[in-house]
Amino acid sequence: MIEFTAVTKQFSDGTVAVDEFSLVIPARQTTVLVGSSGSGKTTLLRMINRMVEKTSGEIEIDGESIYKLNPVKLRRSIGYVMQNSGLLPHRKVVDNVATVPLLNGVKRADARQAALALLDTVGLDRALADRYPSQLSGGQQQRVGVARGLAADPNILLMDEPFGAVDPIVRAELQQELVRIQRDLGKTIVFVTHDIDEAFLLGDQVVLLEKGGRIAQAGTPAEILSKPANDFVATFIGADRGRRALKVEVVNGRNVVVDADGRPTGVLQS
Ligand SMILES: Nc1ncnc2c1ncn2[C@@H]1O[C@H](COP(=O)(O)OP(=O)(O)OP(=O)(O)O)[C@@H](O)[C@H]1O
Repeated sequence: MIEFTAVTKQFSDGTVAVDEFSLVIPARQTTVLVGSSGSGKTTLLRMINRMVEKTSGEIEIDGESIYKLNPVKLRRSIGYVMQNSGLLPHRKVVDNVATVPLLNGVKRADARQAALALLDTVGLDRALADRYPSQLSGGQQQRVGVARGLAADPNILLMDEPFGAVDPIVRAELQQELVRIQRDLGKTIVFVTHDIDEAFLLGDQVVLLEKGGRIAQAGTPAEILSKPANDFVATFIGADRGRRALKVEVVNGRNVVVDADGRPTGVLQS
């Protein structure tokens, strides 16, 4: 479990990116931080592994303040996946995946074997292990990024818009892979996106943020869909649009579900 209590981050130029933010992030679930650009998502994520230092407040992991831990050790114990994979261009795929285990003192041959197994986990052919990142597609690079994030077998995986830069079809594939990986591994995942559909697909807990990391609403997708807390949330999730506002029409004695524009999307099963 990760717990933020009244956390504020003010950058040196005076920008208050996060203002008195409090949240419990349960273990072994996926929590998605979603909000528009500049709402403080990345800042919040990076405070968990101390890539960004707080100005005030407290962050605890399993009841222990992260400020009592060695920052380098903390960072290496938490997986981190970013939008443009962040792979080292001059290192082969397998070496990119093995980077943190090697830093943690794992023997080279063991780290390589573990890295190859992780390529299986993320759905990549082992034949790609000796390629360089530039010889992979964007989607493959992101899979390597996920494998690298998992390499130290962290309890916590931080993911910052990891699928933001790939095309919609590959993105949908990567999302499904993440759902499967999470089902198998049960990590505590904190996932940042500005895409509400992605948030509802992946999140056990979805946290909608306004400027300054202000929580507009936090809950399960069903809770948020069924009861948007305010107009901001309703607009953000598109509560009255498309397939968020379904209606039933009886056709041939069956309940046909139509979207807000009257387009049929399916049939209710009894
Ligand atoms: N190093 C910095 N110095 C000053 N201001 C910063 C710094 N990093 C971020 N900010 C500001 O803090 C606010 C929150 O930024 P942050 O990157 O956390 O938002 P975000 O929700 O992740 O946005 P995006 O979706 O565009 O990545 C923004 O106003 C941003 O300009």
